[in-house]
Amino acid sequence: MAETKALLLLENFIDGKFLPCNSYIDSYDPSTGEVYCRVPNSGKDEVEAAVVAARAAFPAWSSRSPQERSQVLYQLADLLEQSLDVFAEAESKDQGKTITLARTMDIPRSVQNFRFFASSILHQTAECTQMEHQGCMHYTVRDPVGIAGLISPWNLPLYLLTWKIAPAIAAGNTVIAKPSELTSVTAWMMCKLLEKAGVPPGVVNIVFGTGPRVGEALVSHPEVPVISFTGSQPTAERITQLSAPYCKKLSLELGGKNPAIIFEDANLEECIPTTIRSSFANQGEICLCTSRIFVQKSIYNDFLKRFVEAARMWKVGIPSDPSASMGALISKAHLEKVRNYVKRACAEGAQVLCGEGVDKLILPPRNQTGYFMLPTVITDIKDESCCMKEEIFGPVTCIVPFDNEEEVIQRANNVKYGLAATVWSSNVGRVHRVAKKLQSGLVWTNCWLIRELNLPFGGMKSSGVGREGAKESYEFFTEVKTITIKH
Ligand SMILES: NC(=O)C1=CN([C@@H]2O[C@H](COP(=O)(O)OP(=O)(O)OC[C@H]3O[C@@H](n4cnc5c(N)ncnc54)[C@H](O)[C@@H]3O)[C@@H](O)[C@H]2O)C=CC1
Ligand SMILES: N/C(=C\C=C\C(=O)O)C(=O)O
Repeated sequence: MAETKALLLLENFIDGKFLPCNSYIDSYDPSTGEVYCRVPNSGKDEVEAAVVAARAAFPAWSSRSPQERSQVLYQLADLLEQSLDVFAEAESKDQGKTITLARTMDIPRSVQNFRFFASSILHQTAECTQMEHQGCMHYTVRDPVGIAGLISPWNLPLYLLTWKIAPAIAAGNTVIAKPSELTSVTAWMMCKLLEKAGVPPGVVNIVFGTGPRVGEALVSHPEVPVISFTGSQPTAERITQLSAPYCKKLSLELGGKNPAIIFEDANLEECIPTTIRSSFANQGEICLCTSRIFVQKSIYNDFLKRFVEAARMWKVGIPSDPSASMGALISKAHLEKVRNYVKRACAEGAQVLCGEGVDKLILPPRNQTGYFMLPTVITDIKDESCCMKEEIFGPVTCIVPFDNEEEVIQRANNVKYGLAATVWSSNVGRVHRVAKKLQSGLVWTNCWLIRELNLPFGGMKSSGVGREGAKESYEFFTEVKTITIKH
């Protein structure tokens, strides 16, 4: 007889209590394609209950001192860190990424998010100016906005959710969070730590479900004046429309079509492994991942050969395999979408040098129904191709040659997105010049994804509106008032 395993059943977390829901959505293990969990399919009623709880909790929480709130965040960070391995395994099973990546990146960064904002809230200062000739002084005060709506995606589930929860509650807001319906498990696990950390009921509410049901109810709720969203550009457009009648504060962190620009004087020993990582880390499912590599003509052939060799070494394996660099993509639909981009590139006459359709993917029998794909390198592709213009969000990168600095800047900027870029050169003057001219919220030179959480994070053009960081998130989650004293 076939063995049937009980499914993991998640519940909403509202007013400090776990509450069942009337209906549920199946959630899949991307490494097998099997349903293993059921996520509440919440809607307006659950959002309303969360608003009632968040409203009731706001006066007491916002009146606490920054020091008191900071202590709670530190406590939460410690509790999360104590359960790092359990969270890493859960994140990997839910998302498809390797356990190694979840253990070394996602969960440590989630811990760091709480610690970082626990500290930074203690160091925010107000402004003050004087007008002696008018006998006046002016100063600013900041207050939490109220109930914050936080909507996060599936690629870095706990990492990006905590990057929003931590600054929002540190500043004294109460929150209603909606994680992606595809990856809800670690958010639900975190709820179990809140009481012990000292987070009062109603301060953090998590309502699980889909974008059209929960997301839209949250965005169009008149008592939720501030929305922080990370995800796709079409969803950001919808959020902007729905929140427009209420003039809500919006922070939108969206996709990218990130270039890597590699000059002939680049140190390829460092550039190649880092650009492999920037192209394929987390299955290429990070908004900061490189997907267009511009290489100066004189080193193009050498670079291509070495890059393809390195891509073939980037092992795809089951998420628990410690030697695997890459696990499974998030869903069957997403895998199809990414594969289709490769097909479209081939139809346009581009060449696939390795990966999809070229190399064989070897997986254990149980994982052959999982959503795996090999790192894929495309070349001989035009700048106008959809693979060079649209966000693929998978393990696919395109490599093209360029002649000179001016040309490559123009081509790198020739997309609707402007999130992240990398520049590789040992000429410091060139690095500065190119970085300055790129239309990109973030430029990493001779490195990738070294994060300084204090400084602004976010994109320009269709990559977003607003920035996140110590000062930026504090300003976003507070309202400022200017007071003038005549003396
Ligand atoms: N950080 C990023 O840049 C991300 C980019 N993407 C891009 O978006 C593509 C599609 O992925 P999706 O999962 O569909 O992204 P999405 O933007 O639809 O999902 C992100 C979050 O928004 C919620 N959401 C969806 N529709 C909503 C609505 N109408 N109102 C309020 N909330 C809503 C989702 O439930 C999820 O929590 C990916 O292939 C990728 O290109 C996806 C995730 C993250
Ligand atoms: N927003 C995303 C990544 C952020 C990374 C970071 O803050 O370090 C994304 O992939 O959507």
